[in-house]
Amino acid sequence: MREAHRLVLKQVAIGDLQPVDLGIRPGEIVCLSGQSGVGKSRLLRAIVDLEPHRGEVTLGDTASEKLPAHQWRQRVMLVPAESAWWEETVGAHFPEDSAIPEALGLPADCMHWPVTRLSSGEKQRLALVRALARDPRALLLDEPTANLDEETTEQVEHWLQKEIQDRQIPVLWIAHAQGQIQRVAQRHFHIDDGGQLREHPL
Ligand SMILES: Nc1ncnc2c1ncn2[C@@H]1O[C@H](COP(=O)(O)OP(=O)(O)OP(=O)(O)O)[C@@H](O)[C@H]1O
Repeated sequence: MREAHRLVLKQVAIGDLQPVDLGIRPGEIVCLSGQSGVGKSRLLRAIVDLEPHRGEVTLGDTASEKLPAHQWRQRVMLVPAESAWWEETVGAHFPEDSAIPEALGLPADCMHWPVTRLSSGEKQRLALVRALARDPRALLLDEPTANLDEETTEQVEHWLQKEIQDRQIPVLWIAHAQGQIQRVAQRHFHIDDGGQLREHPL
């Protein structure tokens, strides 16, 4: 198996957030919560160098500034709350002739569907499946089940947990629902109104 690495944030600061120190182990899911607008999404964007920030992010021995941005984002992959689609059809997001990923939960002919046909929940699943198909070494998930019903949410959680375990990738997962945090997280951090990250017991 490929060597797995810790994702480490050292004094990462952006906007009104107090500098964040956090290490996430291979295969570990750390959930992040906090009021709307407190800076959760910006922190994820800073980790993948989409926004200027202070501090340092490393994956194993590799610091983000040592790699060209596109290579860093290939290794440390952000799945934003709303994804951009650079291909017209569902199938065009995957290598040619690849099987329909089961986790999509869509019928056999979905590979020919235009992405615009998908519901918001289906698009969200496609974004997750597409990200995993690109073999990330760490994952940043911004409310990955926000558009899904309860039953589908739990299916997607199970699938993600298994993939994360099998691949031994560190994951930072923005979640609001306490139930989801209890189900998926090994640790939970909350950003308080003062922009301070604090660990909450599970
Ligand atoms: N490039 C930017 N420059 C300055 N402020 C920004 C920038 N991008 C976002 N903001 C502001 O930073 C704050 C935090 O935004 P962010 O999207 O990180 O919130 P969030 O905690 O993820 O909220 P939500 O739970 O609603 O998604 C918001 O007030 C937002 O308007």
